[in-house]
Amino acid sequence: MGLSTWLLCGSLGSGKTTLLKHFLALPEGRDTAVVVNEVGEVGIDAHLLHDVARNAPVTLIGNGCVCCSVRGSLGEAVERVLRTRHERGLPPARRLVIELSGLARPGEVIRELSSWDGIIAGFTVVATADCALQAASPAPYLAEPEPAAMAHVVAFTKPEGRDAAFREMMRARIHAVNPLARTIWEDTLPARAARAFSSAPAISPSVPRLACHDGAPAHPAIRVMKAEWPEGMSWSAIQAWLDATAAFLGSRLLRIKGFVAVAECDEPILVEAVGTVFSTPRRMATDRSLPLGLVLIAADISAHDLATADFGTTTPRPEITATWSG
Ligand SMILES: Nc1nc2c(ncn2[C@@H]2O[C@H](COP(=O)(O)OP(=O)(O)OP(=O)(O)O)[C@@H](O)[C@H]2O)c(=O)[nH]1
Repeated sequence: MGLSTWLLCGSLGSGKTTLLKHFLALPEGRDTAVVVNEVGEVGIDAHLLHDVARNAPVTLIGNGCVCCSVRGSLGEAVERVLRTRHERGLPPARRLVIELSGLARPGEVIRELSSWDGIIAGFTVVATADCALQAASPAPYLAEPEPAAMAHVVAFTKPEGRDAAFREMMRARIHAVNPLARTIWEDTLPARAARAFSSAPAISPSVPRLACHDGAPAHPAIRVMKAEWPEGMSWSAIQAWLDATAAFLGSRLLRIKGFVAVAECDEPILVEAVGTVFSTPRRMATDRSLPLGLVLIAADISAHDLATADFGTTTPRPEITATWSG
């Protein structure tokens, strides 16, 4: 069985290391291999984690962000941490957590490790969302939104002293940049950590709350859109559009998830991407009642500009609509 892998991201100082430290201290945190990517070479976070990881190794990739200046070293670091566990006589790791520097892009990490298919069972992106940072921000939308916009799971950190109204405001702000994310609000760090790294969310036909406006204004930079094709479109046409869109948007593409009905088979196909890195498309059980259409989250482009962008190809396009007003 492969290693379930969590990519832990979040803005600088948002509480990533603290969350992971509390997870490693839990019984269920045992059997976790940890790789930390820090921008500096000092390795402060790695040292903090060593303290709680008991005899388990924590590997540091320093001196840069894992997806640019230290490209190539991630695979080595994962190998090293697994090997060291073995050499120390520890049981094989059941999960891997990679704490990313504030600069790293989870999609690039998934790309880097994609050749490890068979060793790594699947990725879950967990983002920390700092309540203190939000409380201090005068803007009515999520500050530093990109980690949350790419995440499967968002854990609220530093929630002390915040009331239920603040919690709902935070949830609404997260959903305004990522209606796909599962949010975790727990008052204590152990409970928050346990939920953040609990079993990966199964790929489920959950219906994202599209076109619903639950209290937060649209984010000025992050757009949540829906792409829908007419019945009978071929998978190759849809795939060509996805490839062209990923190439066109580059790092502005944050997340895609949804179901498409295709001419070639009866079952809807699940399409999912973090950044520009797509998971293998999956046929869902024969259930035509799944909500069709892709949720596409991107930075710095409107639905209209994406719908009319010149990709330089004749690929058929879906209808693209903004799902949040503003
Ligand atoms: N009150 C409170 N403080 C927290 C919480 N989580 C983290 N902190 C504090 O926030 C500061 C930053 O936490 P870290 O865990 O180092 O944050 P980080 O995201 O790993 O930081 P970088 O790696 O520098 O980006 C530390 O002083 C923590 O003690 C929390 O839930 N509540």
